[in-house]
Amino acid sequence: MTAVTLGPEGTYSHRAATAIADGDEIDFRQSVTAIVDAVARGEHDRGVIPIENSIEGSVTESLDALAEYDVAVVREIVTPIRHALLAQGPEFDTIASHSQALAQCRSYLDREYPDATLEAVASTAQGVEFAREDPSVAGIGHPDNASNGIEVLAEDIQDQDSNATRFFALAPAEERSKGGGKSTLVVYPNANYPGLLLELLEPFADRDINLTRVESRPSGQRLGDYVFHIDIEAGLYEARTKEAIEDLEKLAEKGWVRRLGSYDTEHVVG
Ligand SMILES: O=C(O)C(=O)C[C@]1(C(=O)O)C=C[C@@H](O)C=C1
Repeated sequence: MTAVTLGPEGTYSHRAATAIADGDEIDFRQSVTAIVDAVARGEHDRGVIPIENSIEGSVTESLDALAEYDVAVVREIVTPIRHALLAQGPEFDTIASHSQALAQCRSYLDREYPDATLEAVASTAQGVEFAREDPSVAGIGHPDNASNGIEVLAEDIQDQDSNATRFFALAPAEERSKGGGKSTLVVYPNANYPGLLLELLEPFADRDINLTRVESRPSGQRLGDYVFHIDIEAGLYEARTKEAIEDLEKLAEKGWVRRLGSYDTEHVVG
């Protein structure tokens, strides 16, 4: 088995991938879309991408890639995110990190470094790489990235102690599973009328299926046109889920419903 995730080595996605990859070979890409593309093409058996953070919310590039490519979600990984400030020394004027990490540390950065230039880069580990090359740059990332001239200047700088991110482990579409305690659906109704969202959610409420997340993303077709990402606490194998999805498909007859798969959740520490 080979897995692919966000690089370079040392990202939180890499740490999540290591937790499920059982010592498998891990390859890296510079963006979430490139990871999903690699799995859809069958270049790798597994891909690990961030989905949602407890402070900053959805990783929108991930949601959009899941609506665009045909892949399966086979596992959910939830892990605490504890950020450190890393640099060659205290004299820097730029702080580089993933946009999610910069946002998760907003209060700390406003308070401690109000004059620093914040630079969004491809990943947290990429920001630390820049800091390693340039003393005027600091990175925000996992403290284990401190080595080869980089030190930890501050730890636990995220705005909330409970900071956590959900990741999805992806597999090629043929490996989609119906077994698992949670399922993810993507719905494009290709319609817009009063009460549409209410109607889309009723099939689940009527069958006592708990929703754990509903997120709307612009379809990209026209303003006000949305794709809905729905996570439910039920497996695709269950009769009630099958019936709810049949109702959903009728409501979305001008668009489409994609079942990304059923899966279980793994909580990984650090
Ligand atoms: O840059 C990284 O280290 C990542 O794995 C990406 C990512 C994200 O996109 O949310 C993952 C976890 C943290 O929330 C911060 C950044």
